[in-house]
Formats: sequence, C-alpha cells, structure tokens
Amino acid sequence: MKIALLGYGKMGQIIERFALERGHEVVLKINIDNLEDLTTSNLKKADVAIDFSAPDAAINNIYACFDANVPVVVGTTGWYGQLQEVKNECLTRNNSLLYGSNFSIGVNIFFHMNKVLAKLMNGFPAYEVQVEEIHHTQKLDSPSGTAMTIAEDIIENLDRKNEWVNELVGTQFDDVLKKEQLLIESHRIENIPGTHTVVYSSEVDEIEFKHTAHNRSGFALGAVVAAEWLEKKQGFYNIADIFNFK
Ligand SMILES: NC(=O)C1=CN([C@@H]2O[C@H](COP(=O)(O)OP(=O)(O)OC[C@H]3O[C@@H](n4cnc5c(N)ncnc54)[C@H](OP(=O)(O)O)[C@@H]3O)[C@@H](O)[C@H]2O)C=CC1
Ligand SMILES: O=C(O)C1=N[C@H](C(=O)O)C[C@H](O)C1
Repeated sequence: MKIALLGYGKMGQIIERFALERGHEVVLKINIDNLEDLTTSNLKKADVAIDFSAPDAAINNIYACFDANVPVVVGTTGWYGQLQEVKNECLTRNNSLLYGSNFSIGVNIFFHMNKVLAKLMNGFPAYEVQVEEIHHTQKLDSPSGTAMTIAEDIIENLDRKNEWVNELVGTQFDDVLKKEQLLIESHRIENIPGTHTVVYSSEVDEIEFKHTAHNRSGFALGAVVAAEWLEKKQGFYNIADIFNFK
C-alpha cells in the first residue's frame, strides 16, 4: 500500500516505522515546511492518507484528500466540532474517512468497558464520577479527544449526567459544577504519552478505571491497521467500526 503521511511529527515518524515494517511504502510526507506539496496530483500517488497533524490543520487536510479521492485515516484530535459537516461532505462526495480519538487496542477495550461500567453505575447513585487525563506539555487541545469519547460514552449510558465540562489544571476555572455535569480534569506534565482515568467516588470508597500508554507505539500501529482496513472501503467510519465489540 502506498501511504501519504499528513503530519510528520511525533506520531507521523512512528507511523512511518510501522508502515515500512508491514511492507508499505510512504510516498508523501507533509509538514508545516512543505505544505505546497499537498496537491491533488501528489495525493493521488497514495492509496491511503494518514493525518496526524494539528487541530487547525486537520479539516484542510481532509478536504484535500476528498478532492483527490484518497481514503483518509484521521488521528488528529481537536476538530470534532466540525465532525457532522465533514461527515456530510464525505458521504455526499462518496469519499472514505475513518477517524478515532485513540487508535490503541488497549484504549478501545477501555472504551467498551467504560460504557458497561457507566450503565452498571445507574444502580449506584451514591457514586460521583469524574474523568481525568494527563498528557505531555506540547499537547495543543484540551480535553484530549480520548477523554471526550470517554465522557460522551458515560453521558450516553449514565442517566444522572448530561454534559461534560473541562478544567485544564493550572488555568482559571470558576465553574460551579451542576450535579448533572461531568468534570473532565486535564493535566499537562512533561513526557506523558497519555493516561486516562475514570473515577467513581462515594463517601465510603472509590473505584478507579485507568489506561496508561507507556509509549506511542499502540497509537501508531493502530493507525496503520486502520489504513489497511479502510483502503478499499467507501464511507464514514470510526475506529470502533474495526473492533466492533459486542
Ligand atoms: N488518535 C490517536 O490515537 C492519537 C492522536 N494524536 C493526535 O495526533 C495529532 C498529532 O500528534 P503528534 O504527532 O504528537 O503532534 P506533533 O506536534 O509532534 O506533530 C504534528 C505535526 O504536524 C505538522 N503540521 C502542522 N500543521 C500541519 C499541516 N497543515 N499539514 C500537515 N502537517 C502539519 C507539525 O509541523 P510543525 O512541527 O512544523 O508544527 C508537526 O510536525 C494531535 O492532534 C494528537 O492529539 C496523537 C496520538 C494518538
Ligand atoms: O496528543 C496526544 O499525544 C494524544 N492525543 C490523543 C487524544 O487527544 O486523546 C490520543 C492520545 O491520548 C495521545
């Protein structure tokens, strides 16, 4: 498979390593300093594109792939406010896109179990729930895309919560939480690849459900596997469509 890498930073470089190991070829690498190479004719040389760029770059990169009719896997987070618009465009134009806030197997197992746990906790109203995420200090978006997925899955399954709010620890936070609001607490600490915890806490005890990424390899391998899965498909997909846990 010929791959275009849109974004060649921390993730793009590890994705390249896994892609080569799995017998693929990287035919295009786009970064901030060669954006002029992001042309339809260059993209058409690829069977699939993988975008791990920046929140304010993802939409433009996605539409460039649609123009070239190249399937695109999007790992970049921080653009989900425009998800519906991108989905409509993808389906209207018969393009292919797969996105995911987290491509690691471990986190996708975590996503599934988080929904099961949230449903169970409907029967235990004494527990308050909170989501915490910790990432490296270069991270541009807050909360993390993964924390947003976790929070939205809790809201869908736990009747006593109906919206999330985010506190980036170390910045001003004056909100008084309403009982139906779910707090996502974001921490930025040097060199942390990504840690997510759901905490259910009562007066008498606490349940912690936690995923810790030891490095970025799980995200990168997952992105290459997602590209292999998407290559010959048409439509708008989420990483959950690959795992399809019941
Ligand atoms: N879904 C998942 O599993 C995961 C998602 N991510 C997400 O992936 C994204 C990238 O993460 P990461 O690699 O750590 O970030 P980096 O900052 O290390 O890399 C991003 C790269 O994209 C480049 N870039 C900036 N603008 C553009 C553009 N318009 N077109 C192409 N490239 C561009 C940057 O260039 P320059 O350095 O010159 O600014 C940089 O090299 C983030 O949104 C992050 O949240 C990360 C890990 C896992
Ligand atoms: O920016 C990162 O590094 C990561 N971003 C993703 C997110 O926002 O959830 C996934 C992972 O946690 C690493």
